[in-house]
Amino acid sequence: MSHAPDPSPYDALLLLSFGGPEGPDDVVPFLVNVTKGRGIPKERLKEVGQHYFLFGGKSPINDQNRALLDALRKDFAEHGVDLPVYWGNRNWAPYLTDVLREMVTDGHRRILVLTTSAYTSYSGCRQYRENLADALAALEAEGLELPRVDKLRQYFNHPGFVRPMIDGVLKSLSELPEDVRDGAHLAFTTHSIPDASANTSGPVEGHGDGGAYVREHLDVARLIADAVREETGVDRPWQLVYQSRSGAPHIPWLEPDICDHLEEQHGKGVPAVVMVPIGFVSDHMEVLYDLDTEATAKAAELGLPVARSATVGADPRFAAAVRDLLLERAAKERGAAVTPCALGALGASHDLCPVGCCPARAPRPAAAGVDSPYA
Ligand SMILES: CC1=C(CCC(=O)O)c2cc3nc(cc4[nH]c(cc5[nH]c(cc1n2)c(C)c5CCC(=O)O)c(CCC(=O)O)c4C)C(CCC(=O)O)=C3C
Ligand SMILES: [Fe+2]
Repeated sequence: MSHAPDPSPYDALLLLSFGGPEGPDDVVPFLVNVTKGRGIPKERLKEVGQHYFLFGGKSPINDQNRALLDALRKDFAEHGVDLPVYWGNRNWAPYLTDVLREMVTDGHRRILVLTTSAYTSYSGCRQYRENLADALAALEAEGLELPRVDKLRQYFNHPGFVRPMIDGVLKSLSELPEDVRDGAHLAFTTHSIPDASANTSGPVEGHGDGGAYVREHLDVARLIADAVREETGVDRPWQLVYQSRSGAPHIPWLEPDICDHLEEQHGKGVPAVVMVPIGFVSDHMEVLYDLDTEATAKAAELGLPVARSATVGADPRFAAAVRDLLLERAAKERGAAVTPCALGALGASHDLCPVGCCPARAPRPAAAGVDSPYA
């Protein structure tokens, strides 16, 4: 008798990510792709281009996705999950439309999508769904028979996402000078987004006050802070702060910025800070530049000891979490009873985004939601 886990009805998994430049010639066209119609000031684009050039014009994100792809394939093989895994990006090669075309011509009809974005927001969820709808429309125009595309739920509170970050904070604390270790504060960081996007993130009934985006981050931050307190026996103050703000200065975005926060903490006599980038799945450019370069330089200038803890990246526990999430969804699609796995106070996120969830400024078709034009 076989007990192989059953991924049916799905016949393939697509790892869908942001994408990033692979060399100096890619930087400007990549930024053009990312900011198409997004109203980002020219000055900000020049500045962000410099962040990439500082690292040879190469973002680490593509290699991190290749490592995650390997980790997923290894985990699936070891656990008897027979499901091919593909990889595509929204903003750089391998482009989503090309990979989806390849999946269709390979014969895949029921595709499940994992995004490298754990939380609920327009940028972190609906924008991926809009790009999926665009890719499906392009394939339809080519006369291809469209597959059915579903998206895995947001996984911010899955233990396979949270636990590696708890270990990361413990490791960072151990790297701080011993005399400041117990007094260190924890600064949980995530991408700043416009207040208006935060307030309308998630299902309509939870809009206002930072919406699902802020609530989810606060829940993860609290889970990690509680676990670190239990593990170390030291109750460290913590706060959720933001990084990587773009957009026009007169439009309000979530605050405080990590650099302002470090200055304020230093002013209050806090002896050290651990920066915990809970908003990101891997150590991509936002982490390498905004935290490891800019915020770390700010701390050095202040004379404030800081450490930056690891993101999940290709941690085998994260790969196992993806397996758990996909088997959970597959079972639901087959009509089987499943208990979704989630830590914290919020419960598992929805499988299908309801109408009005993380609305776009200008409404556009989005795949894998209740009101999607494609099943
Ligand atoms: C919530 C969020 C995530 C986390 C969820 C997820 O991971 O998806 C994320 C990830 C990422 N953001 C990335 C890069 C960029 N994001 C930009 C611009 C923006 N991001 C926003 C939000 C988010 N971004 C927003 C509201 C804007 C303003 C423009 C707009 O409203 O759309 C810009 C334009 C220049 C600038 O203004 O910074 C760039 C270059 C990379 C690649 C890094 C690499 O190359 O290693 C990654 C993983
Ligand atoms: Fe971004």
